[in-house]
Amino acid sequence: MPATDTVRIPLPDDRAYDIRIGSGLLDEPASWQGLPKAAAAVIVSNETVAPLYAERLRERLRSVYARVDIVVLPDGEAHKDWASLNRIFDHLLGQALDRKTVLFALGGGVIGDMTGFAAAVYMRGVPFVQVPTTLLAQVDSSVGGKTAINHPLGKNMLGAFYQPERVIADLDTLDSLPDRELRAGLAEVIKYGPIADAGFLCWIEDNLDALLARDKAVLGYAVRRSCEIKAEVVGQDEKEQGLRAILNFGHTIGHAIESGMGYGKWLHGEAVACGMVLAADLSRRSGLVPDGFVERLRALVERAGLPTAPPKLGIERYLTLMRVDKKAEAGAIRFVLIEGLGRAGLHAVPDARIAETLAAHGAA
Ligand SMILES: NC(=O)c1ccc[n+]([C@@H]2O[C@H](COP(=O)([O-])OP(=O)(O)OC[C@H]3O[C@@H](n4cnc5c(N)ncnc54)[C@H](O)[C@@H]3O)[C@@H](O)[C@H]2O)c1
Ligand SMILES: O=C(O)C(=O)C[C@@H](O)[C@H](O)[C@H](O)COP(=O)(O)O
Ligand SMILES: [Zn+2]
Repeated sequence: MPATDTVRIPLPDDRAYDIRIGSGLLDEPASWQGLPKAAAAVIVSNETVAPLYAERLRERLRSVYARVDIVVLPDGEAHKDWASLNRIFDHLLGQALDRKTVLFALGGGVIGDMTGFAAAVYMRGVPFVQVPTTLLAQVDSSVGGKTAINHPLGKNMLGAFYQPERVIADLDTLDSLPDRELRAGLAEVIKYGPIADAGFLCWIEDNLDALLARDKAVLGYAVRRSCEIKAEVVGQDEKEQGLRAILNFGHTIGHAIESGMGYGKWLHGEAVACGMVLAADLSRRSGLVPDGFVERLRALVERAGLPTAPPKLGIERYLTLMRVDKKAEAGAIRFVLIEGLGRAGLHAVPDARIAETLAAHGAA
């Protein structure tokens, strides 16, 4: 049996679950044992990932479920919407699948977020399992129970907190991931350093070349450590009443870039990477970190092949887009700022300071 790491998400009310991380997990029978019993399972995937992995997963699930269907959605962030969500419901209802049906999200964060949302609301809740196949989904989106679709005016605006039964992160699925997507995933890996673990930031700096070269052992450690940090945060604050907001570092501007440019133009990880550089600069302008930190993060993001300069949407447009950010309160835009290496918190930032940072980085 291949070596498998397990990270547990500690949650009350019997909702704790495991993230299993390793090579060969798709074909490992133990990955699929001990899940909720049901007459049917439905694999939700997209037109890129389904041809690569859906039949293999179906074969494995057939030893557990009498019936295993596959629903194939269009690929891309632009399809993280009601129309795609409805295709899942159309299948479930069209086939009269009951409230015990288990959904399997096979794909990246888009498929994971939509399948999770479908599971949260179909017949008021059916179980689901995350089978993340991008680096970004393995280190972040498959874990923690945030599910959503986008609205043209704002990212992830319609959704629910709903936890999966299990996460199976097969590192071998990353073999087929395009380089641009691998780099986008590294943005969320990098995020965990400044917000929670200065030692991990040093480790990423030291191992970035190996990560980019897809060294399996190094990727495996990055996935495990990222999931450990996320587990620790989500275990303390599942529904983002406070601490969990730190996982949103880089996302205030990042989400504005995604919706402002049109979903899919910038990848989520690319937008977050650029958003982290600007949020680091805001931290410096707020007197929380020295100049050196901003340059250190910028250099790492650049080495990862990720963007450090925002698109020129105009300052007013950025401010308008950020006013609907989920962290905004009473009209005040709030940012996750770095308060020292490995420490972050939520801060209301005056519009004028945000405008200064955006202008300094060429966003006007
Ligand atoms: N719920 C959360 O906590 C959370 C966290 C981070 C991001 N997200 C969301 O996740 C989404 C981004 O996820 P993503 O970066 O995985 O994007 P994605 O789901 O669009 O996947 C990226 C691309 O890679 C393809 N792909 C996936 N796996 C592949 C594989 N193994 N081989 C070849 N191609 C493959 C996909 O078809 C897609 O074209 C965004 O919508 C973001 O908002 C959610
Ligand atoms: O899990 C979280 O909490 C995060 O914020 C993780 C983010 O990487 C992720 O992009 C999340 O979907 C953003 O959440 P949102 O509440 O800002 O939509
Ligand atoms: Zn994110």
